[in-house]
Amino acid sequence: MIQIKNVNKVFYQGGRTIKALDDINLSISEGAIYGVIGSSGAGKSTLIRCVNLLERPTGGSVFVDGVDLNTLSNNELTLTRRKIGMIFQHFNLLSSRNAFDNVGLPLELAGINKQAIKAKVDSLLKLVGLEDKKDSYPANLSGGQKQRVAIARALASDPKVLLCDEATSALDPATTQSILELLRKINKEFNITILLITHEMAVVKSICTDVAIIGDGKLVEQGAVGDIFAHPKTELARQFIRSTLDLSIPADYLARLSTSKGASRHPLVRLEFTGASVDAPIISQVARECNLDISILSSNMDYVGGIKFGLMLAEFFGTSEATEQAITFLKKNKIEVEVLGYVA
Ligand SMILES: Nc1ncnc2c1ncn2[C@@H]1O[C@H](COP(=O)(O)OP(=O)(O)OP(=O)(O)O)[C@@H](O)[C@H]1O
Repeated sequence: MIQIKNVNKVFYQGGRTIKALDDINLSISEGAIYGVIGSSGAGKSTLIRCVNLLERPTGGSVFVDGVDLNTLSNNELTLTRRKIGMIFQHFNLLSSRNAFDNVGLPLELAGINKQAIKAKVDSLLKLVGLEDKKDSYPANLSGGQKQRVAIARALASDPKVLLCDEATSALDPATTQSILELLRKINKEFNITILLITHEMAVVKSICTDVAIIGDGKLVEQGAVGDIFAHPKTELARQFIRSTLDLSIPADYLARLSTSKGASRHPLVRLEFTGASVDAPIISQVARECNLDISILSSNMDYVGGIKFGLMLAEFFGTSEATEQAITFLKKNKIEVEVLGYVA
């Protein structure tokens, strides 16, 4: 549905050259919910804006539904853009129009008659669960409700593609989940291909079928979400996966943590499980085989696409030989091991 081919984007600012996108290639299938994740300044917004030519690439091409957008005249581009809806972090609603009139705006601009607009807007407000808010102005709506109005407006022209630019970043976690649910429903019911950009791996985990990771304007990794969680190839991918797992060292342990070994100290170890880790009762096996006691301090395991992954903090009680043996055993079973320090 969307092909991004060798796309480059260079900005020139005050004599400086900024390479925002560096030879990006992506292919997004019809019906996918495709996430692009990256840190601040990675080039996410620039990339998504290239997909409807709000930003013109410096080089390369963007095809949507088989059409090379660069070859279109201004009129043709306006018509094609109707098939590409977009929603934004800050909703971009018109404050002078109520919810009904915000949703109806694209239809008015397309010259649709009033009766047809009413039928369409009523059905869209019902779809997003806001029938009772049609007369409300944006100032009187919550963030989640504003995003629902923006989604209804984006759907007014029956798009084939919906672009979501950090659409949940201004929302609290519960509202984020309800908006993601709505996007999933739209994707299923209308087979709309969704391209979303985010800096939160939790959003990708929750809704996306595929993901691309970008850093410094370059495509670092891409694939099915389950595969990326199972076999992250780069440190950047690992960092994003870790960010979905909240596992910090408790303050009292941190205060007692030392970098030096000692007769009365034992190691505090962080274990990282990925899809490559052997799916066996490894913790009890390593304790038995290496003659070691293990005390689990905290653990955060999760599933994505049937893949188990997660982090665990544990203390190892045993001789230093037993500890070395255990670390070797765990690594052999594809568990990443890091000794964070030693606690008394
Ligand atoms: N209009 C512009 N003029 C000059 N530089 C720009 C322009 N737009 C973006 N940039 C630069 O391009 C790079 C990528 O910016 P972009 O906004 O695409 O990143 P991002 O990943 O969306 O970041 P964020 O999550 O902070 O919005 C940054 O270095 C940014 O400063």
